[in-house]
Amino acid sequence: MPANFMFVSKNPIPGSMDDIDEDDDDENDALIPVPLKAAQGVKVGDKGSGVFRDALRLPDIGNANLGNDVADFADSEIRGPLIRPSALQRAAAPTSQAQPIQAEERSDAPVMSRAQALIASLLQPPDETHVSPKEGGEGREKPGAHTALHAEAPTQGRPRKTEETSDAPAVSRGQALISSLLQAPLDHRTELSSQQTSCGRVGGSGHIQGEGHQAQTRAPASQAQPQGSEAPTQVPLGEKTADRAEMVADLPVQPGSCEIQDGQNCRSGKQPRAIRPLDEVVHGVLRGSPRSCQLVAEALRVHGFCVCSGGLPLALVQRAQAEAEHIHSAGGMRAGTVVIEGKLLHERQQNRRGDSVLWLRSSGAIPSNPALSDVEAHLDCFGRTLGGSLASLDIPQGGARCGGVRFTERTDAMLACYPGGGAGYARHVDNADGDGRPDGRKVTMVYYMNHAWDQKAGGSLRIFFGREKRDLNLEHLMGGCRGVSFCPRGWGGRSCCSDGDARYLDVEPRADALVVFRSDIVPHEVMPAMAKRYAMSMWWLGYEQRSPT
Ligand SMILES: O=C(O)CCC(=O)C(=O)O
Ligand SMILES: [Fe+2]
Repeated sequence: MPANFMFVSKNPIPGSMDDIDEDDDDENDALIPVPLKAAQGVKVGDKGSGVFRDALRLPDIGNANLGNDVADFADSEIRGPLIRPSALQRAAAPTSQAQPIQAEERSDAPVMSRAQALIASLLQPPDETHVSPKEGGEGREKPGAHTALHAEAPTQGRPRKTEETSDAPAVSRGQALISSLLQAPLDHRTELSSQQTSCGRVGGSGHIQGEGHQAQTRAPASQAQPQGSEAPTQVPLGEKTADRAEMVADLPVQPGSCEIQDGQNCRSGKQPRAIRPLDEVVHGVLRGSPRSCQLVAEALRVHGFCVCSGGLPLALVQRAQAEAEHIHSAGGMRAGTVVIEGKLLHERQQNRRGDSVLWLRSSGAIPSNPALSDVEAHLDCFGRTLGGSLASLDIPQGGARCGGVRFTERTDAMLACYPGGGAGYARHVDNADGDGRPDGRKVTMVYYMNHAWDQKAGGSLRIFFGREKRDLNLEHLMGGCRGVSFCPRGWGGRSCCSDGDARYLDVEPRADALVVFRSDIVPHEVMPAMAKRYAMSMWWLGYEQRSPT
Protein backbone atom coordinates (compact mmCIF):
# COMPACT_ATOMS: atom_id res chain seq x y z
CA MET A 1 0.00 0.00 0.00
CA PRO A 2 1.67 3.19 -1.07
CA ALA A 3 1.78 6.03 1.37
CA ASN A 4 -0.10 8.17 -1.02
CA PHE A 5 -3.60 7.21 -1.80
CA MET A 6 -4.05 7.82 -5.47
CA PHE A 7 -7.20 7.87 -7.41
CA VAL A 8 -7.36 6.62 -10.88
CA SER A 9 -9.38 7.37 -13.89
CA LYS A 10 -10.07 5.46 -17.03
CA ASN A 11 -9.55 8.55 -19.06
CA PRO A 12 -6.01 8.54 -20.31
CA ILE A 13 -5.47 12.22 -20.03
CA PRO A 14 -7.65 15.01 -18.86
CA GLY A 15 -9.00 17.15 -21.55
CA SER A 16 -8.75 14.36 -24.02
CA MET A 17 -11.98 14.33 -25.86
CA ASP A 18 -11.38 10.96 -27.44
CA ASP A 19 -12.62 9.07 -24.51
CA ILE A 20 -15.88 10.82 -24.20
CA ASP A 21 -18.72 8.81 -25.41
CA GLU A 22 -21.22 11.14 -26.88
CA ASP A 23 -23.70 8.39 -27.26
CA ASP A 24 -26.85 9.50 -25.59
CA ASP A 25 -27.63 6.19 -24.13
CA ASP A 26 -30.41 6.02 -21.65
CA GLU A 27 -29.14 2.81 -20.23
CA ASN A 28 -26.26 4.57 -18.60
CA ASP A 29 -27.90 7.64 -17.35
CA ALA A 30 -28.14 8.07 -13.66
CA LEU A 31 -29.00 11.52 -12.52
CA ILE A 32 -32.46 12.41 -13.32
CA PRO A 33 -33.65 15.77 -14.40
CA VAL A 34 -36.47 16.71 -12.16
CA PRO A 35 -39.15 19.30 -12.44
CA LEU A 36 -37.56 22.61 -11.72
CA LYS A 37 -39.28 25.10 -9.58
CA ALA A 38 -39.04 28.27 -11.54
CA ALA A 39 -41.45 29.81 -9.13
CA GLN A 40 -38.79 29.71 -6.46
CA GLY A 41 -36.56 32.13 -8.26
CA VAL A 42 -34.48 29.57 -10.03
CA LYS A 43 -34.34 30.08 -13.72
CA VAL A 44 -34.68 27.06 -15.85
CA GLY A 45 -32.73 26.74 -19.01
CA ASP A 46 -31.00 30.02 -18.49
CA LYS A 47 -27.65 30.17 -20.20
CA GLY A 48 -24.65 31.83 -18.76
CA SER A 49 -23.40 32.04 -15.26
CA GLY A 50 -25.57 34.66 -13.67
CA VAL A 51 -26.39 33.79 -10.13
CA PHE A 52 -29.80 34.32 -8.74
CA ARG A 53 -29.50 35.69 -5.32
CA ASP A 54 -32.80 34.64 -3.88
CA ALA A 55 -33.07 31.37 -5.61
CA LEU A 56 -32.37 29.25 -2.60
CA ARG A 57 -34.36 31.31 -0.18
CA LEU A 58 -31.47 31.38 2.17
CA PRO A 59 -29.89 34.63 3.20
CA ASP A 60 -26.37 33.56 3.88
CA ILE A 61 -25.55 30.74 1.58
CA GLY A 62 -25.07 30.06 -2.07
CA ASN A 63 -27.74 30.72 -4.56
CA ALA A 64 -28.81 28.56 -7.36
CA ASN A 65 -28.70 29.19 -11.01
CA LEU A 66 -30.05 26.59 -13.30
CA GLY A 67 -29.04 26.57 -16.88
CA ASN A 68 -28.64 24.30 -19.82
CA ASP A 69 -25.19 25.32 -20.82
CA VAL A 70 -23.35 22.10 -21.29
CA ALA A 71 -19.70 22.09 -20.41
CA ASP A 72 -17.51 21.34 -23.36
CA PHE A 73 -15.90 18.32 -21.84
CA ALA A 74 -16.60 15.84 -19.16
CA ASP A 75 -13.37 14.27 -18.24
CA SER A 76 -13.24 12.22 -15.13
CA GLU A 77 -10.11 13.55 -13.66
CA ILE A 78 -9.64 13.13 -10.04
CA ARG A 79 -7.30 14.48 -7.59
CA GLY A 80 -4.95 12.79 -5.26
CA PRO A 81 -3.30 12.23 -2.94
CA LEU A 82 -5.84 11.77 -0.29
CA ILE A 83 -5.17 11.43 3.39
CA ARG A 84 -7.19 9.15 5.46
CA PRO A 85 -7.61 9.52 9.18
CA SER A 86 -6.13 7.05 11.55
CA ALA A 87 -9.40 6.57 13.32
CA LEU A 88 -12.67 8.28 12.74
CA GLN A 89 -13.48 8.47 16.38
CA ARG A 90 -10.20 10.13 17.10
CA ALA A 91 -10.60 12.43 14.16
CA ALA A 92 -13.78 13.60 15.77
CA ALA A 93 -12.29 14.35 19.13
CA PRO A 94 -13.49 17.44 20.93
CA THR A 95 -11.55 20.54 20.16
CA SER A 96 -10.37 20.84 23.69
CA GLN A 97 -8.86 17.40 23.40
CA ALA A 98 -7.85 17.67 19.79
CA GLN A 99 -5.23 15.14 18.98
CA PRO A 100 -2.95 14.60 16.10
CA ILE A 101 -3.37 11.53 14.05
CA GLN A 102 -2.11 8.37 15.55
CA ALA A 103 1.35 8.54 14.16
CA GLU A 104 2.54 5.75 16.40
CA GLU A 105 0.71 3.30 14.24
CA ARG A 106 3.32 3.77 11.59
CA SER A 107 6.88 2.74 11.52
CA ASP A 108 7.94 6.29 10.84
CA ALA A 109 5.83 7.56 13.69
CA PRO A 110 8.44 9.61 15.55
CA VAL A 111 9.39 11.30 12.35
CA MET A 112 5.85 12.18 11.58
CA SER A 113 5.15 13.39 15.09
CA ARG A 114 8.02 15.80 14.90
CA ALA A 115 6.99 16.85 11.46
CA GLN A 116 3.48 17.46 12.64
CA ALA A 117 4.77 19.51 15.51
CA LEU A 118 6.77 21.57 13.07
CA ILE A 119 3.87 22.16 10.81
CA ALA A 120 1.59 22.89 13.71
CA SER A 121 4.00 25.50 14.94
CA LEU A 122 3.88 27.11 11.54
CA LEU A 123 0.14 26.99 11.47
CA GLN A 124 -0.49 28.61 14.79
CA PRO A 125 -3.16 31.26 14.91
CA PRO A 126 -2.17 34.75 13.85
CA ASP A 127 -1.63 36.03 17.34
CA GLU A 128 0.79 33.23 18.03
CA THR A 129 3.06 33.78 15.08
CA HIS A 130 4.66 36.65 13.31
CA VAL A 131 3.59 36.39 9.78
CA SER A 132 3.59 39.01 7.12
CA PRO A 133 0.86 37.92 4.81
CA LYS A 134 1.25 39.00 1.34
CA GLU A 135 -0.92 38.65 -1.66
CA GLY A 136 -0.63 35.37 -3.48
CA GLY A 137 -0.32 33.13 -0.50
CA GLU A 138 3.33 33.73 0.32
CA GLY A 139 4.32 34.52 3.84
CA ARG A 140 7.27 34.86 6.15
CA GLU A 141 7.79 33.15 9.41
CA LYS A 142 9.59 34.87 12.18
CA PRO A 143 13.28 34.12 12.34
CA GLY A 144 12.85 31.84 15.29
CA ALA A 145 10.54 29.68 13.31
CA HIS A 146 13.17 29.23 10.66
CA THR A 147 15.75 28.31 13.14
CA ALA A 148 13.56 25.70 14.67
CA LEU A 149 12.60 24.38 11.30
CA HIS A 150 16.10 23.93 10.09
CA ALA A 151 17.35 22.64 13.35
CA GLU A 152 14.73 19.95 13.13
CA ALA A 153 14.64 19.26 9.46
CA PRO A 154 17.93 17.45 8.99
CA THR A 155 17.10 15.16 11.86
CA GLN A 156 13.73 14.23 10.52
CA GLY A 157 15.06 11.33 8.55
CA ARG A 158 12.36 12.11 6.12
CA PRO A 159 12.25 9.42 3.52
CA ARG A 160 10.89 11.76 0.95
CA LYS A 161 12.78 13.86 -1.46
CA THR A 162 12.35 17.54 -0.94
CA GLU A 163 13.41 20.48 -3.00
CA GLU A 164 15.51 21.82 -0.18
CA THR A 165 18.94 22.98 -1.13
CA SER A 166 21.56 24.26 1.19
CA ASP A 167 21.58 27.67 -0.39
CA ALA A 168 17.85 28.02 -0.67
CA PRO A 169 16.35 30.92 1.22
CA ALA A 170 15.20 29.92 4.64
CA VAL A 171 11.60 30.67 3.89
CA SER A 172 11.64 28.53 0.79
CA ARG A 173 13.23 25.68 2.63
CA GLY A 174 10.59 25.95 5.30
CA GLN A 175 7.90 25.91 2.74
CA ALA A 176 9.57 23.06 0.92
CA LEU A 177 9.49 21.08 4.12
CA ILE A 178 5.83 21.72 4.59
CA SER A 179 5.22 20.97 0.98
CA SER A 180 7.09 17.71 1.04
CA LEU A 181 5.26 16.59 4.12
CA LEU A 182 1.95 17.43 2.64
CA GLN A 183 2.85 15.74 -0.56
CA ALA A 184 3.27 12.44 1.15
CA PRO A 185 0.43 12.35 3.61
CA LEU A 186 -0.11 9.56 6.01
CA ASP A 187 -2.10 6.70 4.74
CA HIS A 188 -4.29 6.19 7.74
CA ARG A 189 -7.63 4.63 7.42
CA THR A 190 -9.93 3.05 9.89
CA GLU A 191 -13.23 1.45 9.34
CA LEU A 192 -16.31 2.91 10.86
CA SER A 193 -17.76 0.67 13.43
CA SER A 194 -21.43 0.04 13.17
CA GLN A 195 -21.92 1.70 16.53
CA GLN A 196 -20.51 4.95 15.35
CA THR A 197 -23.48 6.36 13.63
CA SER A 198 -24.57 8.92 16.13
CA CYS A 199 -22.59 11.93 17.08
CA GLY A 200 -23.58 12.58 20.60
CA ARG A 201 -23.06 16.16 21.52
CA VAL A 202 -21.48 18.91 19.56
CA GLY A 203 -19.70 21.64 21.34
CA GLY A 204 -17.81 19.62 23.41
CA SER A 205 -18.20 19.35 20.22
CA GLY A 206 -20.30 16.75 18.62
CA HIS A 207 -17.24 14.69 18.33
CA ILE A 208 -17.20 11.07 19.02
CA GLN A 209 -14.85 10.07 21.70
CA GLY A 210 -13.40 6.79 20.82
CA GLU A 211 -12.29 4.28 23.36
CA GLY A 212 -8.72 4.59 24.34
CA HIS A 213 -8.60 8.04 22.99
CA GLN A 214 -6.33 9.38 25.64
CA ALA A 215 -4.16 6.36 25.76
CA GLN A 216 -3.46 6.51 22.07
CA THR A 217 -2.36 10.07 22.21
CA ARG A 218 1.28 10.85 21.97
CA ALA A 219 1.11 14.48 21.13
CA PRO A 220 4.02 16.74 21.82
CA ALA A 221 3.34 18.92 24.82
CA SER A 222 2.99 21.91 22.59
CA GLN A 223 0.07 20.25 20.87
CA ALA A 224 -1.61 18.67 23.82
CA GLN A 225 -3.21 21.95 24.71
CA PRO A 226 -4.10 23.82 21.57
CA GLN A 227 -2.88 27.34 21.46
CA GLY A 228 -5.54 29.94 21.61
CA SER A 229 -7.80 27.23 22.84
CA GLU A 230 -11.19 28.43 23.77
CA ALA A 231 -14.43 26.84 24.72
CA PRO A 232 -15.69 25.11 21.63
CA THR A 233 -18.89 26.34 20.16
CA GLN A 234 -21.82 24.75 21.84
CA VAL A 235 -24.19 23.41 19.27
CA PRO A 236 -25.85 20.42 20.83
CA LEU A 237 -26.84 17.78 18.37
CA GLY A 238 -30.46 16.89 18.18
CA GLU A 239 -31.29 20.22 19.68
CA LYS A 240 -34.93 20.96 19.30
CA THR A 241 -34.49 24.43 18.03
CA ALA A 242 -36.47 25.50 15.03
CA ASP A 243 -35.65 22.78 12.59
CA ARG A 244 -35.36 24.91 9.58
CA ALA A 245 -35.29 21.91 7.37
CA GLU A 246 -38.96 21.68 7.99
CA MET A 247 -39.42 25.01 6.35
CA VAL A 248 -38.20 23.94 3.00
CA ALA A 249 -39.37 20.44 2.55
CA ASP A 250 -41.93 18.28 4.12
CA LEU A 251 -41.18 15.12 2.36
CA PRO A 252 -42.18 12.10 4.32
CA VAL A 253 -39.13 9.90 4.42
CA GLN A 254 -39.60 6.37 5.50
CA PRO A 255 -36.59 4.17 5.87
CA GLY A 256 -36.92 1.26 3.59
CA SER A 257 -39.50 2.88 1.43
CA CYS A 258 -38.95 3.27 -2.22
CA GLU A 259 -40.24 5.59 -4.83
CA ILE A 260 -39.79 3.22 -7.68
CA GLN A 261 -42.98 3.38 -9.57
CA ASP A 262 -42.55 0.46 -11.85
CA GLY A 263 -41.72 -1.82 -8.99
CA GLN A 264 -39.11 -3.63 -11.03
CA ASN A 265 -36.41 -3.52 -8.45
CA CYS A 266 -37.31 -2.11 -5.13
CA ARG A 267 -40.24 -4.01 -3.87
CA SER A 268 -40.67 -2.41 -0.57
CA GLY A 269 -44.37 -2.42 -0.91
CA LYS A 270 -44.50 1.20 0.10
CA GLN A 271 -46.29 3.85 -1.84
CA PRO A 272 -44.28 6.03 -4.18
CA ARG A 273 -43.57 9.42 -2.74
CA ALA A 274 -43.28 12.85 -4.16
CA ILE A 275 -39.81 13.80 -5.22
CA ARG A 276 -38.27 16.73 -3.47
CA PRO A 277 -37.22 19.44 -5.90
CA LEU A 278 -33.50 19.77 -6.32
CA ASP A 279 -33.52 23.50 -5.89
CA GLU A 280 -34.68 23.34 -2.32
CA VAL A 281 -32.22 23.80 0.47
CA VAL A 282 -32.10 21.65 3.54
CA HIS A 283 -31.30 24.03 6.35
CA GLY A 284 -29.21 23.62 9.43
CA VAL A 285 -27.93 20.15 8.68
CA LEU A 286 -24.88 20.54 10.90
CA ARG A 287 -27.10 21.08 13.90
CA GLY A 288 -27.58 17.38 14.04
CA SER A 289 -31.22 16.85 13.33
CA PRO A 290 -31.76 13.29 12.10
CA ARG A 291 -34.61 14.64 10.06
CA SER A 292 -32.21 16.86 8.11
CA CYS A 293 -30.04 13.87 7.44
CA GLN A 294 -32.96 11.96 6.08
CA LEU A 295 -33.79 14.79 3.75
CA VAL A 296 -30.25 15.01 2.51
CA ALA A 297 -30.06 11.25 2.06
CA GLU A 298 -33.23 11.31 0.09
CA ALA A 299 -31.99 14.15 -2.08
CA LEU A 300 -28.76 12.28 -2.73
CA ARG A 301 -30.67 9.25 -3.77
CA VAL A 302 -33.02 11.14 -6.01
CA HIS A 303 -30.86 13.90 -7.44
CA GLY A 304 -27.32 12.90 -6.60
CA PHE A 305 -26.73 16.10 -4.66
CA CYS A 306 -28.21 18.37 -2.05
CA VAL A 307 -27.64 22.02 -1.28
CA CYS A 308 -27.77 22.77 2.42
CA SER A 309 -26.99 25.33 5.02
CA GLY A 310 -24.95 24.17 7.96
CA GLY A 311 -26.70 26.29 10.54
CA LEU A 312 -23.49 26.89 12.47
CA PRO A 313 -23.06 30.16 14.32
CA LEU A 314 -21.73 32.86 12.06
CA ALA A 315 -19.06 33.72 14.61
CA LEU A 316 -17.71 30.19 14.36
CA VAL A 317 -17.63 30.29 10.58
CA GLN A 318 -15.87 33.63 10.67
CA ARG A 319 -13.27 32.33 13.06
CA ALA A 320 -12.75 29.30 10.87
CA GLN A 321 -12.33 31.56 7.87
CA ALA A 322 -9.79 33.66 9.75
CA GLU A 323 -7.83 30.56 10.65
CA ALA A 324 -7.93 29.40 7.07
CA GLU A 325 -6.76 32.79 5.91
CA HIS A 326 -3.89 32.68 8.31
CA ILE A 327 -2.81 29.23 7.21
CA HIS A 328 -2.94 30.29 3.60
CA SER A 329 -1.09 33.52 4.03
CA ALA A 330 1.55 31.77 6.14
CA GLY A 331 2.29 29.49 3.22
CA GLY A 332 0.82 26.43 4.88
CA MET A 333 -1.04 25.21 1.83
CA ARG A 334 0.23 23.79 -1.38
CA ALA A 335 -1.18 23.70 -4.87
CA GLY A 336 -3.86 21.11 -5.38
CA THR A 337 -2.88 18.47 -7.85
CA VAL A 338 -4.66 16.41 -10.41
CA VAL A 339 -3.85 12.75 -10.56
CA ILE A 340 -4.83 10.42 -13.30
CA GLU A 341 -4.12 6.74 -13.04
CA GLY A 342 -1.87 7.34 -10.12
CA LYS A 343 0.27 9.84 -11.95
CA LEU A 344 0.53 13.52 -11.39
CA LEU A 345 -0.39 15.33 -14.51
CA HIS A 346 2.17 17.36 -16.27
CA GLU A 347 2.67 20.77 -14.78
CA ARG A 348 0.99 22.60 -17.58
CA GLN A 349 -2.08 20.46 -17.13
CA GLN A 350 -2.32 21.14 -13.46
CA ASN A 351 -3.88 24.45 -14.22
CA ARG A 352 -7.16 22.63 -14.35
CA ARG A 353 -7.42 23.53 -10.72
CA GLY A 354 -6.22 26.70 -9.12
CA ASP A 355 -6.60 26.03 -5.44
CA SER A 356 -4.14 25.41 -2.66
CA VAL A 357 -4.95 22.75 -0.12
CA LEU A 358 -4.09 21.46 3.30
CA TRP A 359 -5.15 18.14 4.75
CA LEU A 360 -6.06 19.33 8.15
CA ARG A 361 -5.60 16.63 10.70
CA SER A 362 -2.82 14.82 8.96
CA SER A 363 -0.84 18.01 8.67
CA GLY A 364 -1.15 18.69 12.35
CA ALA A 365 -3.07 21.90 11.75
CA ILE A 366 -6.09 20.91 13.78
CA PRO A 367 -4.80 21.43 17.32
CA SER A 368 -3.87 25.01 16.75
CA ASN A 369 -6.97 25.91 14.79
CA PRO A 370 -9.94 25.34 17.06
CA ALA A 371 -12.61 26.81 14.82
CA LEU A 372 -11.56 24.73 11.83
CA SER A 373 -11.45 21.79 14.17
CA ASP A 374 -15.00 22.50 15.23
CA VAL A 375 -16.21 22.73 11.67
CA GLU A 376 -14.46 19.49 10.85
CA ALA A 377 -16.14 17.82 13.80
CA HIS A 378 -19.56 19.02 12.72
CA LEU A 379 -19.00 17.68 9.24
CA ASP A 380 -17.86 14.41 10.73
CA CYS A 381 -20.96 14.15 12.86
CA PHE A 382 -23.23 14.99 10.03
CA GLY A 383 -21.54 12.45 7.78
CA ARG A 384 -21.99 9.69 10.28
CA THR A 385 -25.65 10.40 10.73
CA LEU A 386 -26.09 10.79 7.01
CA GLY A 387 -24.44 7.43 6.58
CA GLY A 388 -27.10 5.92 8.78
CA SER A 389 -29.84 7.52 6.75
CA LEU A 390 -28.32 6.41 3.47
CA ALA A 391 -27.90 2.89 4.67
CA SER A 392 -31.54 2.71 5.55
CA LEU A 393 -32.68 3.84 2.13
CA ASP A 394 -33.75 1.27 -0.34
CA ILE A 395 -33.00 -1.66 1.83
CA PRO A 396 -32.85 -4.54 -0.58
CA GLN A 397 -35.93 -6.60 -0.50
CA GLY A 398 -37.19 -9.42 -2.59
CA GLY A 399 -33.95 -9.80 -4.46
CA ALA A 400 -33.78 -6.17 -5.40
CA ARG A 401 -30.35 -4.83 -6.12
CA CYS A 402 -30.86 -1.20 -5.42
CA GLY A 403 -29.46 -1.13 -1.97
CA GLY A 404 -28.45 1.90 -0.01
CA VAL A 405 -24.91 2.97 0.61
CA ARG A 406 -22.92 2.14 3.70
CA PHE A 407 -20.05 4.35 4.70
CA THR A 408 -16.96 2.61 5.89
CA GLU A 409 -14.54 5.44 6.39
CA ARG A 410 -13.86 8.99 5.49
CA THR A 411 -10.97 11.02 4.31
CA ASP A 412 -9.22 13.64 6.24
CA ALA A 413 -10.78 17.06 5.91
CA MET A 414 -9.22 19.14 3.19
CA LEU A 415 -8.98 22.88 3.51
CA ALA A 416 -8.90 24.59 0.15
CA CYS A 417 -8.25 28.16 -0.87
CA TYR A 418 -8.86 29.52 -4.31
CA PRO A 419 -6.75 32.63 -4.18
CA GLY A 420 -8.83 34.77 -6.49
CA GLY A 421 -7.66 36.12 -9.79
CA GLY A 422 -10.00 33.79 -11.63
CA ALA A 423 -8.86 30.56 -10.02
CA GLY A 424 -11.28 27.69 -10.42
CA TYR A 425 -11.42 23.97 -10.95
CA ALA A 426 -12.37 22.60 -14.34
CA ARG A 427 -15.26 20.27 -14.60
CA HIS A 428 -14.55 16.89 -13.13
CA VAL A 429 -15.94 13.96 -11.22
CA ASP A 430 -14.23 13.38 -7.88
CA ASN A 431 -14.25 9.63 -8.07
CA ALA A 432 -15.19 8.54 -11.52
CA ASP A 433 -13.56 5.17 -11.25
CA GLY A 434 -14.28 3.95 -7.80
CA ASP A 435 -10.89 5.15 -6.64
CA GLY A 436 -9.69 1.90 -8.06
CA ARG A 437 -11.46 0.03 -5.30
CA PRO A 438 -14.94 -1.24 -4.63
CA ASP A 439 -15.46 0.94 -1.62
CA GLY A 440 -14.16 4.22 -2.89
CA ARG A 441 -15.50 7.66 -2.27
CA LYS A 442 -19.24 7.85 -2.46
CA VAL A 443 -20.17 11.21 -1.04
CA THR A 444 -18.45 14.59 -1.15
CA MET A 445 -19.17 17.36 1.33
CA VAL A 446 -18.01 20.89 0.69
CA TYR A 447 -18.52 23.50 3.39
CA TYR A 448 -17.88 27.14 2.55
CA MET A 449 -16.40 29.73 4.85
CA ASN A 450 -16.64 33.01 2.99
CA HIS A 451 -18.34 35.65 5.03
CA ALA A 452 -19.92 38.48 3.03
CA TRP A 453 -19.08 36.77 -0.23
CA ASP A 454 -19.60 39.16 -3.08
CA GLN A 455 -21.74 37.66 -5.75
CA LYS A 456 -19.71 39.49 -8.35
CA ALA A 457 -16.64 37.53 -7.27
CA GLY A 458 -18.02 34.44 -8.99
CA GLY A 459 -16.56 31.26 -7.60
CA SER A 460 -19.80 29.32 -7.61
CA LEU A 461 -19.78 25.58 -7.48
CA ARG A 462 -21.49 24.45 -10.66
CA ILE A 463 -23.16 21.08 -10.31
CA PHE A 464 -24.21 19.30 -13.47
CA PHE A 465 -27.17 17.08 -13.29
CA GLY A 466 -28.08 16.47 -16.87
CA ARG A 467 -28.85 13.09 -18.22
CA GLU A 468 -26.30 12.90 -20.97
CA LYS A 469 -24.02 9.97 -20.68
CA ARG A 470 -20.99 12.19 -20.77
CA ASP A 471 -22.19 13.76 -17.57
CA LEU A 472 -22.04 10.49 -15.82
CA ASN A 473 -19.77 7.65 -15.18
CA LEU A 474 -21.71 4.64 -14.17
CA GLU A 475 -19.26 1.99 -15.12
CA HIS A 476 -18.32 0.90 -11.67
CA LEU A 477 -21.67 1.66 -10.21
CA MET A 478 -23.27 -0.75 -12.57
CA GLY A 479 -20.76 -3.31 -11.41
CA GLY A 480 -22.49 -6.44 -10.33
CA CYS A 481 -25.75 -4.98 -11.41
CA ARG A 482 -24.96 -4.83 -15.07
CA GLY A 483 -27.72 -6.40 -16.97
CA VAL A 484 -30.32 -5.80 -14.37
CA SER A 485 -32.52 -2.84 -14.35
CA PHE A 486 -31.38 -0.38 -11.79
CA CYS A 487 -33.39 1.49 -9.32
CA PRO A 488 -34.67 4.24 -11.58
CA ARG A 489 -34.37 6.99 -9.10
CA GLY A 490 -31.90 5.62 -6.67
CA TRP A 491 -28.21 5.20 -6.32
CA GLY A 492 -26.97 4.29 -9.74
CA GLY A 493 -30.41 4.81 -11.09
CA ARG A 494 -31.18 5.57 -14.65
CA SER A 495 -33.00 8.49 -16.00
CA CYS A 496 -36.63 8.27 -16.73
CA CYS A 497 -36.99 11.81 -17.90
CA SER A 498 -37.39 12.79 -21.49
CA ASP A 499 -35.43 16.01 -21.27
CA GLY A 500 -32.00 15.39 -22.71
CA ASP A 501 -30.36 18.68 -21.87
CA ALA A 502 -27.57 18.67 -19.37
CA ARG A 503 -28.29 21.24 -16.73
CA TYR A 504 -26.49 22.72 -13.87
CA LEU A 505 -27.02 24.43 -10.60
CA ASP A 506 -24.68 27.14 -9.36
CA VAL A 507 -24.13 27.52 -5.66
CA GLU A 508 -22.41 30.60 -4.30
CA PRO A 509 -19.71 29.76 -1.78
CA ARG A 510 -21.23 31.88 0.96
CA ALA A 511 -20.50 31.34 4.60
CA ASP A 512 -22.22 28.25 6.00
CA ALA A 513 -23.30 26.89 2.63
CA LEU A 514 -22.80 23.15 2.42
CA VAL A 515 -23.10 21.07 -0.70
CA VAL A 516 -23.31 17.31 -0.50
CA PHE A 517 -23.08 15.24 -3.63
CA ARG A 518 -22.17 11.86 -4.93
CA SER A 519 -18.47 11.68 -5.49
CA ASP A 520 -18.77 8.99 -8.09
CA ILE A 521 -21.09 10.40 -10.67
CA VAL A 522 -21.75 14.08 -10.23
CA PRO A 523 -19.72 16.34 -12.52
CA HIS A 524 -18.98 19.70 -11.05
CA GLU A 525 -16.81 22.69 -11.60
CA VAL A 526 -15.58 25.64 -9.60
CA MET A 527 -16.28 28.75 -11.57
CA PRO A 528 -13.54 31.38 -11.70
CA ALA A 529 -13.27 33.10 -8.36
CA MET A 530 -12.13 36.70 -8.22
CA ALA A 531 -11.71 36.75 -4.45
CA LYS A 532 -10.15 34.39 -1.96
CA ARG A 533 -12.49 31.52 -1.48
CA TYR A 534 -12.26 29.05 1.38
CA ALA A 535 -13.90 25.68 1.75
CA MET A 536 -13.49 22.54 3.78
CA SER A 537 -14.17 19.27 1.98
CA MET A 538 -14.57 15.77 3.26
CA TRP A 539 -15.13 12.57 1.32
CA TRP A 540 -16.97 9.53 2.61
CA LEU A 541 -16.04 6.11 1.35
CA GLY A 542 -18.31 3.15 1.31
CA TYR A 543 -20.01 0.47 -0.64
CA GLU A 544 -23.44 -0.13 -1.98
CA GLN A 545 -25.50 -2.72 -0.30
CA ARG A 546 -26.35 -5.71 -2.35
CA SER A 547 -29.18 -8.00 -1.70
CA PRO A 548 -28.39 -11.55 -0.82
CA THR A 549 -28.57 -13.72 -3.87
O1 LIG B 1 -14.67 24.05 -3.60
C1 LIG B 1 -15.59 23.57 -4.25
O2 LIG B 1 -16.66 24.16 -4.43
C2 LIG B 1 -15.44 22.20 -4.86
C3 LIG B 1 -14.01 21.82 -5.10
C4 LIG B 1 -13.90 20.49 -5.78
O3 LIG B 1 -14.62 20.17 -6.65
C5 LIG B 1 -12.88 19.57 -5.33
O4 LIG B 1 -12.02 19.94 -4.51
O5 LIG B 1 -12.89 18.42 -5.81
FE1 LIG C 1 -14.50 18.03 -6.93
